[in-house]
Amino acid sequence: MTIELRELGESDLQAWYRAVEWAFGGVLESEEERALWRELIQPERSIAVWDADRIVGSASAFPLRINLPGGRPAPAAGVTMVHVAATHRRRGILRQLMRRELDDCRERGEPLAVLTASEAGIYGRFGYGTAAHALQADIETVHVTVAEPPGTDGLRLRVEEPAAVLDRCEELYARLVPGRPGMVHRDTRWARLMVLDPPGEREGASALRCVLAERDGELAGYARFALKPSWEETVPKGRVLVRHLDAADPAAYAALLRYLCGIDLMATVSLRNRPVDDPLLSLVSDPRRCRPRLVDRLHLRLVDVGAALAARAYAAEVDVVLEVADEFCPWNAGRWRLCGGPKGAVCERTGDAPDLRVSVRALGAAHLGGTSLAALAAAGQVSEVRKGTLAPAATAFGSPVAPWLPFGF
Ligand SMILES: CC(=O)SCCNC(=O)CCNC(=O)[C@H](O)C(C)(C)COP(=O)(O)OP(=O)(O)OC[C@H]1O[C@@H](n2cnc3c(N)ncnc32)[C@H](O)[C@@H]1OP(=O)(O)O
Repeated sequence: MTIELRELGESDLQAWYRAVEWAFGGVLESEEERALWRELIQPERSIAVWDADRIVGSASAFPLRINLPGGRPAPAAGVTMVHVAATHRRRGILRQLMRRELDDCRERGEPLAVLTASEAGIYGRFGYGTAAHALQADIETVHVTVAEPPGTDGLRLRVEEPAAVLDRCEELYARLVPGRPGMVHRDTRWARLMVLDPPGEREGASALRCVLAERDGELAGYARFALKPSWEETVPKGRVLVRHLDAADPAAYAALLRYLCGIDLMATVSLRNRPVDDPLLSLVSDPRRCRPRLVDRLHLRLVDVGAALAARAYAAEVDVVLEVADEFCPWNAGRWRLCGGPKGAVCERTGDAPDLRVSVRALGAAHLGGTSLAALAAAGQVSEVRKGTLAPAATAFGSPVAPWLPFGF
């Protein structure tokens, strides 16, 4: 078998769509959806794997800007559309694609690469760590009540077509981005994809709706959701499927959640992607009846350790020498001195003795402040060489607000 990796050409796009659809088992239904993906995909950042005249694999990257601890945005490659045809699997093609992509990110000066994974076990070997988890919950609304924080009185709720109020919702989203690590700046094309709502993907649920929470005409929050009615004999057991929810203040969040939990004929409110510090579990009367659970969400790789560690701020002053292990991107391996604090940081090569030994994967997991270096040490992925250096470093790497990726790419 002779395979060749080449940049995607304009004339290859249709064949590439078909190959990706086949690999993921889905279909891009509408012309509008295809057109949006066409606008977003950058052929020069897409690699196709060819076996003679057939595409048998691919990987692409979007140029994203991700929010880091301290409210700082950084460029990041959003790795996507990774696939290898079933006829060509387990022969090292994914490894070749990852090699090309990470070399390309480095050449472009992107300090970070991020992705959401179809399967959690794939990307650790390439140096990605789980930087943000997502909270999932199914609220049994018959048993659970939602507390009402001060300020809910002045809010007005109304339901609209998601597309009709998209711009207002996006303005609110943009205001929230600097407040939480992991949130990605998005343009209207991403937002339009989020409300396309193709009928073939509804799985028996209603069309998407959007409820707005307004105060004096100003948007304070919104939730997009669908209803999936069902009955158990004569008892209504419907489900509210919450797709997106953003709120600018506690009262707006609580008002939206109360609304969703109070919809007639619905017995469960299902949330599939919330931050792990979502107010949900503090607002409900019975968290156990919300069935909370965690899943991996955002996987992050430091492409350039020095630039990446210098790009974020730290919760406390830190001066630490890290000895980094990185087999897949050996340019990162070795000792780095990180000096930083809440205002910013410098990270440079050093010959000084190390304080901590870390894998690049562990650094990826800790980079947005969502996974503690101390927890990673407990899993054997960080080791303290100089006694007393782990706890202060873990404090500095932490974030008061949990990282979260609100939408997929
Ligand atoms: C960011 C995204 O786009 S996520 C989407 C990923 N794509 C998919 O899930 C689509 C369906 N699956 C596929 O296309 C393929 O099976 C892929 C891309 C996951 C793997 O491609 P392959 O060419 O078979 O992988 P390759 O042979 O290079 O394997 C590299 C390593 O990954 C491991 N690996 C491959 N697939 C998986 C998997 N699904 N889970 C865990 N490990 C895996 C291999 O065992 C190998 O490990 P090693 O380095 O220890 O030997």
